[in-house]
Amino acid sequence: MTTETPQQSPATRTEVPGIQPGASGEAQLEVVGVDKTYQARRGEVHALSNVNLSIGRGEFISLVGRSGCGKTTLLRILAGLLPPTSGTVTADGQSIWRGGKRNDEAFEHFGLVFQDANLFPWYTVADNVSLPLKLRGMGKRARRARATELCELVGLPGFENAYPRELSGGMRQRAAIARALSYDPTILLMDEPFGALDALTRDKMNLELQSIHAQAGATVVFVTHSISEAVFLADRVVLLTPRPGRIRSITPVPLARPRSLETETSVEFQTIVRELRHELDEE
Ligand SMILES: Nc1ncnc2c1ncn2[C@@H]1O[C@H](COP(=O)(O)OP(=O)(O)OP(=O)(O)O)[C@@H](O)[C@H]1O
Repeated sequence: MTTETPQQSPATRTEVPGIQPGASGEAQLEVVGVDKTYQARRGEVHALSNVNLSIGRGEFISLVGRSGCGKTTLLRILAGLLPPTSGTVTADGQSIWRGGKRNDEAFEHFGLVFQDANLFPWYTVADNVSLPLKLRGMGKRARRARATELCELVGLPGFENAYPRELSGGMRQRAAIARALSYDPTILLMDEPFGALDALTRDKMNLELQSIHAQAGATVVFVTHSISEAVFLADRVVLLTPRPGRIRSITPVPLARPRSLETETSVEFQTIVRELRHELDEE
């Protein structure tokens, strides 16, 4: 299998495993020939095979695929939480793994959000949101001002002094997103951030994430089990196929922005969702 990335229009859907179109504009994240094998007690698990992906600055990428196809593994490699067995990942031209060791410098501009909001229960929302700023040495007043601004941005105005136990699941995820945005990341990695929310809250969070993405301008890689959520949010949907995890296809989503819930009733939206579901069913 080749690791070359041919020149193709980003509007072209590709179905050749391991070959993806260059992202529109300048590439910010480059994944080249990434392989991951876990050494498990039951033997080796080949989780990812020859993954190649070029993600443009400010682009929104959704990663979808069946359970166990390697979505989280890929995201954790991008996040610097897991070294690849082979291959390279670069962010803004800097290699994020060097000889199996994480290059901390490359991660200064990364924000992470997981399914569990992971807020500290003994801290207020403002303190949780501004914790990364405290760790970076920012003074209390500036932190407080930034936390207030971020609570506004993610739809939590007035909740700065609340504790996590006083928030709903959706509100806790908003606080987690605010925390991830606190130091202006240029790359936001999200692993099923809305997976535990009910359908209505999830719709609302998708609309909000879309507007946060538009305002913050960060590049986003978003893992989800939901094809419609993936299509609603993304500029391109990357479909992974399991055993071992490989890119099966990359689908551009040329729907106008901002998207609303009505977008989901459009023929274009439904056609993309149907085709992706069909591909999943074929596996
Ligand atoms: N720490 C680990 N040790 C051994 N095998 C692992 C480990 N983590 C993941 N795997 C295996 O690697 C493969 C990919 O797992 P991964 O969690 O990346 O998939 P996923 O697509 O995110 O799944 P899901 O949608 O269920 O979250 C699976 O076969 C899984 O069992």
